[in-house]
Amino acid sequence: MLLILPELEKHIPDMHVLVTTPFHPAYMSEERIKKAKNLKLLLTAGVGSDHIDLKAAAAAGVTVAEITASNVVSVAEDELMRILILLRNFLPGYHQICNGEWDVAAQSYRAYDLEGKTVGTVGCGRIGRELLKRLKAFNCNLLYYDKFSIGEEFEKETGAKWEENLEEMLPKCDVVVINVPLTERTKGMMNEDRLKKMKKGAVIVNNARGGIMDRDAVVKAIENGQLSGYGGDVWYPQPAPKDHPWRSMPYHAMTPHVSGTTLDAQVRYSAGVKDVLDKFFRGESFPEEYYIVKEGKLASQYL
Ligand SMILES: NC(=O)C1=CN([C@@H]2O[C@H](COP(=O)(O)OP(=O)(O)OC[C@H]3O[C@@H](n4cnc5c(N)ncnc54)[C@H](O)[C@@H]3O)[C@@H](O)[C@H]2O)C=CC1
Repeated sequence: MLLILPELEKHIPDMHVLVTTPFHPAYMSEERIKKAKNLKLLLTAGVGSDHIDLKAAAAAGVTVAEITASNVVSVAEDELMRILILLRNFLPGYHQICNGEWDVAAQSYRAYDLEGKTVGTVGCGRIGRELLKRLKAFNCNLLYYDKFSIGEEFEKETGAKWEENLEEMLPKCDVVVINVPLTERTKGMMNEDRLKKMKKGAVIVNNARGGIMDRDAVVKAIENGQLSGYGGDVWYPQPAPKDHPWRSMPYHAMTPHVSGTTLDAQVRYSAGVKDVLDKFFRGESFPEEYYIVKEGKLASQYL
């Protein structure tokens, strides 16, 4: 992907439409947007447009859209998987088998059931709600922190309770899942102070964006036992350098940025990209929820 960059620089001034995947932070920077005098549309093939300077796009009159909801089920399923991998301490057992070993105690001394645990999602939009629906079957206590309520009906359906104050939710949770976009407000949101407020030995799953976490505070919390696990697929920066400390810290369940890229999701977002491009070239508007910047205004989740 990085090889594309020099070519992109060359073509920026002529470009009318640019389709990107959610990529390296600051990919479509203010500087690039200013150079793109003909640019009309920045389209994200997936969900999450933090790699674009949205204010600069709004100021330049560029429309930003994404294929909203195309991979939210894929991400929610992955989050559920990572919660179980961390709580059950699955990976050490897997490595034992690969290494020809057999030691039940070495895995089970840190293994817990999910049932009865308190799980809180930080952000409860499309992915957060898909996760809550799935967690209901596990008989957990469900909490969510968001700017907006999910509504009485959905609260009743899932049993989830709204926490309007993040500081008050964190100490209650055995598992915290990050499901907010990366914005000016959420950047570095999970800092050392907030990690210290969490229940000792809790786990975090973050498939949202790496920049929401304080990288080194996570490593410290894992090393001193404040967190007993950290899992996810998003990093800062991306691709993660070889010496990124999350690669080598203990008790992690990290992968490259894959959770929203199942073959099913790829079918959905590539069809969405085709549909949006067809509409754009016919001069038609897109489904309202696809707009991240429209006529100079940012979508509510990015405010
Ligand atoms: N790892 C992957 O492959 C993928 C990651 N993602 C990430 O997940 C994020 C969430 O996706 P969706 O659930 O579809 O988005 P969404 O827009 O449906 O939900 C985001 C929620 O976060 C809330 N929120 C935003 N800022 C907040 C703040 N400061 N405090 C409290 N709540 C806040 C919004 O009110 C909204 O309910 C995306 O922005 C993207 O970064 C999305 C898809 C794939």
